[in-house]
Amino acid sequence: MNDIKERLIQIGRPKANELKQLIKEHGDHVIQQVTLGQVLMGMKGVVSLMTCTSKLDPEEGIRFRGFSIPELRDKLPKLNDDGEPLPEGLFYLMLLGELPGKDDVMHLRKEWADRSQGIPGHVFDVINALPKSAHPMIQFNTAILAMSTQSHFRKAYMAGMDKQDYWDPMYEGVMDLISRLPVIAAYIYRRVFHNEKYIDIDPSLDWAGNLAHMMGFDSEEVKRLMRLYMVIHADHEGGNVSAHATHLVGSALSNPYYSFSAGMNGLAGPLHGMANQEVMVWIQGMLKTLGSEAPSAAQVEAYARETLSSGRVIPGYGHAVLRKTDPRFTVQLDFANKYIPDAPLIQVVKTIYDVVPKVLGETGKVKNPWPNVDAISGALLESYGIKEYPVYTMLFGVSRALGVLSQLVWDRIYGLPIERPSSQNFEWFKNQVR
Ligand SMILES: CC(=O)SCCNC(=O)CCNC(=O)[C@H](O)C(C)(C)COP(=O)(O)OP(=O)(O)OC[C@H]1O[C@@H](n2cnc3c(N)ncnc32)[C@H](O)[C@@H]1OP(=O)(O)O
Ligand SMILES: O=C([O-])CC(=O)C(=O)O
Repeated sequence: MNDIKERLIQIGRPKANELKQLIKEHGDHVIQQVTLGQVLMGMKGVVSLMTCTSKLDPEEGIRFRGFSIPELRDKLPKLNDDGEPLPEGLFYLMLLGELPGKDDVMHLRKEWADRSQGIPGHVFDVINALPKSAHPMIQFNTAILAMSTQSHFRKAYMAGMDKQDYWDPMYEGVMDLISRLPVIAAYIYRRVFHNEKYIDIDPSLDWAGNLAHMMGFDSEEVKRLMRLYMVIHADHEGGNVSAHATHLVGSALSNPYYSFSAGMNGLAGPLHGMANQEVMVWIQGMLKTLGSEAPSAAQVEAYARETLSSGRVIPGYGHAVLRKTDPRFTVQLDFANKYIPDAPLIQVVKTIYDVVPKVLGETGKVKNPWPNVDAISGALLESYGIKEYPVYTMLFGVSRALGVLSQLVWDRIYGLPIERPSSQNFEWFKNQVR
């Protein structure tokens, strides 16, 4: 079935009614006890959001609508048998909860290519008004906000739309926004790093393939990497900073551009998405300090200890939820082992993987000493010729749109209310234990 919107509300309406009924009948049901430590240490483990697109297991990693990454690589449609799944298919799965057929994915590919053509000129003027030295995430997010002049949601709201129909203009905005992000990201990349030599979209290509193409990479190898990158970064349940911020701002009925922009501001933090750039800065700093392109395990260990003793984190390691090696790290390592087994940077990443978990474990405080997605993604991009670290978080952001924006459509289908938890001062917390 190609009419996603029709299918979406066919599935969504009964679920929204079911949710209302659940709250009405069981709203007082106690689901969890919350400790003082949880609240004051980042609310870890406090179930306080409803997210249907994906779920993170501390041991096993992410599942998108129940499917692990290896399962997705097997089941989602690809352009050819030895390729990577198309991100269009993952979006379809996250939005509808159903595996797409190849036709569904090709239809979405075409729809996004069509929608991507409509970016208003002022968006590029706004980007061009920024200095090229502005970090790509500043330029990216400014462009996202500038695109909100076209918000279907805002127009419909101002026109007095019935609130049970909000999901419809939200869906339209989400589809526009997702289709346009690769154009914006590639424009910023070419502006900053390729002398403003822009490359037009090729409407015959898929969403991720087009991103590679517009960035100036036309080989099948880079397109394959981009499809993998766009799939694995797409979602990580609802509590991570980018997803949570998008959802929170959306709960005020802010349009999808405002909401996604909030998420991207969070992704730009070094403890979240910006860690992929930080990892490369850390690795390059280490190679320079050690004067070697292939440092030994003992050298890497000493460098890691030095990082810790100077009060800094080792980027790419640790996680707020995961307690094992991130499967997104593993799939990228497998990809590198298959296609570029001799790439020098991948050898460095492997040496780091051999020693850093032990060093972090010895601190006795790091809850997860294992690598996360960011520990290898930059080394992979650089090995394929995308060498400009400041764009790595922006590429993450393009992918993250798939998950957080499909959830935003569901937030409006469910009619979720404004989010407004309670806060207390320090005295209040002390009084709880007196
Ligand atoms: C896509 C993503 O967002 S994945 C995460 C990307 N971020 C990074 O890779 C940055 C490095 N990692 C970190 O800073 C952390 O592990 C985070 C932010 C990911 C998780 O933070 P938390 O849930 O607070 O981790 P945790 O409970 O294990 O922290 C306990 C202590 O260990 C420290 N710690 C955790 N990870 C690391 C690390 N990689 N290097 C050094 N110290 C670390 C914390 O800073 C904290 O120290 P403190 O008690 O002195 O404040
Ligand atoms: O889950 C988290 O907190 C961080 C993360 O890995 C992501 O958002 O991809």
